[in-house]
Amino acid sequence: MVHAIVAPSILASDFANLGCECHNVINSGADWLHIDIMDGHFVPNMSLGQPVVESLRKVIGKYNDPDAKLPRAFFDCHMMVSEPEKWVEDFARIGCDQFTFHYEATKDPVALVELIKKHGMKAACSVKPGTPVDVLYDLAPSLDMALVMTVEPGFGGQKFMAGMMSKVKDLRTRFPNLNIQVDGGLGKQNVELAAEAGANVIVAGTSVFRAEDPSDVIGFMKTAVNGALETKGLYHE
Ligand SMILES: O=C(CO)[C@H](O)[C@H](O)COP(=O)(O)O
Ligand SMILES: [Fe+2]
Repeated sequence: MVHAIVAPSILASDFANLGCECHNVINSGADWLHIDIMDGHFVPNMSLGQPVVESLRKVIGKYNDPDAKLPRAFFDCHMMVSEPEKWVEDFARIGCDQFTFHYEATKDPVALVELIKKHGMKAACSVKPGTPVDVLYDLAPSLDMALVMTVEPGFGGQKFMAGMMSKVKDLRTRFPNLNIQVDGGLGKQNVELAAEAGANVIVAGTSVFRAEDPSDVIGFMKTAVNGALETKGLYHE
């Protein structure tokens, strides 16, 4: 059983004011922070690395720490990197809660999931638009989340690929209790499509960080997702 989770992608934030920007979206209802890590090799762009995530963790409490005096959030790290195995230990140490690797970036996804879990993080696997979703069937029972990319990874602000919704539908039918994330080009105008297909974790960069009222966008997305889950009999807080 699953519920709506909105994960603003900090790629669309003002990096000069990153801590304040993150506090603002958390106070506006964001559950997770989606942190895009790009190495300039797996994708043709670079974003940020461990020092930034580590600094952010110092001003954002752990999602499961009831004593945290700071705004709290789950750190959802989307690793758009070659050789993701190399970064598991570092990201666990600096306070990443979930490590999402790309299926296309590793030779041994089963061993990688084990390694991520051994380091105390949740494990997720992502597929690029050109990768068929059936590569995830065997892995899914050991995953905490599957990510269906709705843009080519590498840049924020791209157009949502509605054609990816068949992958989401397929996964939701096979794995009713799995967190299924969609990432790229999502906003109020298309979140219902993703929700109807069965996505419950919505990444939203531009549409949240550049909104006049982020709480309105986040609230709209949660209502759309929870409504669709209720219709399917899958909603659970
Ligand atoms: O992984 C990503 C790009 O590779 C980003 O998470 C994604 O693009 C989100 O940004 P936006 O909502 O602006 O499209
Ligand atoms: Fe992402």
